[in-house]
Amino acid sequence: MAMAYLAWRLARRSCPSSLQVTSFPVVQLHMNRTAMRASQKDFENSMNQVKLLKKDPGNEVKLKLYALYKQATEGPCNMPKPGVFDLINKAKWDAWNALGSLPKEAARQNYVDLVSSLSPSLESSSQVEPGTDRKSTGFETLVVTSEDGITKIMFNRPKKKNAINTEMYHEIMRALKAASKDDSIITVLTGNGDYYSSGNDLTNFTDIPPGGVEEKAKNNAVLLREFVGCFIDFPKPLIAVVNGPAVGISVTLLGLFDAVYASDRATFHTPFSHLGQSPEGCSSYTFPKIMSPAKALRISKEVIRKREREKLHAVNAEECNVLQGRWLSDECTNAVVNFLSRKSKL
Ligand SMILES: CCCCCCCCCC/C=C\CC(=O)SCCNC(=O)CCNC(=O)[C@H](O)C(C)(C)COP(=O)(O)OP(=O)(O)OC[C@H]1O[C@@H](n2cnc3c(N)ncnc32)[C@H](O)[C@@H]1OP(=O)(O)O
Repeated sequence: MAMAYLAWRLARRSCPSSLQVTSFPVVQLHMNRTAMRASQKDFENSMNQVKLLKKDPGNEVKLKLYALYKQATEGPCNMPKPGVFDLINKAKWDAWNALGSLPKEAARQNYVDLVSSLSPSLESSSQVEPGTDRKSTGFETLVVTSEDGITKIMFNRPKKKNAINTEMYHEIMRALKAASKDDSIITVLTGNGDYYSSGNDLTNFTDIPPGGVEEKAKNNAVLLREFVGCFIDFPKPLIAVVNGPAVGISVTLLGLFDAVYASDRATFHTPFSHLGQSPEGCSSYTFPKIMSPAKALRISKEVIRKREREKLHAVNAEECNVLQGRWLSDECTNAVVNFLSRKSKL
């Protein structure tokens, strides 16, 4: 796996630095070029929608809106921190400062998403207008929107660097199944905040059922296999917009995507040996093999994937079996305990 990663890094290095497609179908993309962001007009519309809200959204949301507005218009907070007794300005400063180095474009998009989540009446009326945004509700860990033939699935646990917890695994599967049947042409995965995703949420390994760690490892392997299976079988072109660092399973899965756009903040890290684990996401097969251009048309994809599907499912099953054993190993247990007790990071 380290070899595949190295090969990919080398392939990247030999390409020109701006917009590029490499053998690991990564397109290097500067954030101001991405089609994924809200336009200035969307942002202004959202500001107007806020004024039309019939219900007070509450202080927490208002602070979030304030912070995103400031970040979108002025960038990261560099104001002096208000005194402890200046409660209101301090709360505003804290909210803005908490956004850290979130890029203006992402703040603008988050502002638009937040306002649209507050405006169900405006949202439902927009469903009939072509070209306007449709947002799926019922997700705790994702923001799912559909606009102009593109369904966007955005990981939405920015405070946890979009680590994928159990709920998010299930929601991603649900969102992919819905996207495979909706009227969109392509599906895009991206992350909210400064990370694309920090990979598997390591607390997934801590909640041990009555059957003990063996049962936990077995259950996880079943879930992982089903989860990766959804990517293998996804019928439409699947695009990743890697907005920031990507770790672990969020990287390994990229081999099953049809194209990967990487912002200039994106990094890719697969810490298998550090965590005492082994490859997943079919990466033991896709990474060494993928060094050919991506073909993203749906019909081509069907022809190409048909030949590969059986093989990919077999690889997925084998990876899950091996991982099930790795999760019971001392190396893996120690690595997780070290992270959770803050002795170690990546
Ligand atoms: C039924 C259950 C289903 C389970 C299915 C199992 C399937 C397994 C799939 C395959 C297994 C593994 C593949 C992988 O993905 S391995 C990769 C795992 N990820 C990591 O090792 C990254 C760990 N995180 C870090 O090293 C650092 O957090 C960071 C990403 C480098 C960021 O560092 P930072 O200093 O900028 O930020 P930090 O303060 O550490 O993080 C902010 C908060 O986010 C929490 N957090 C970040 N990443 C994770 C994570 N992967 N798991 C859990 N929590 C994470 C971090 O703890 C902070 O939280 P808090 O503010 O302290 O509460």
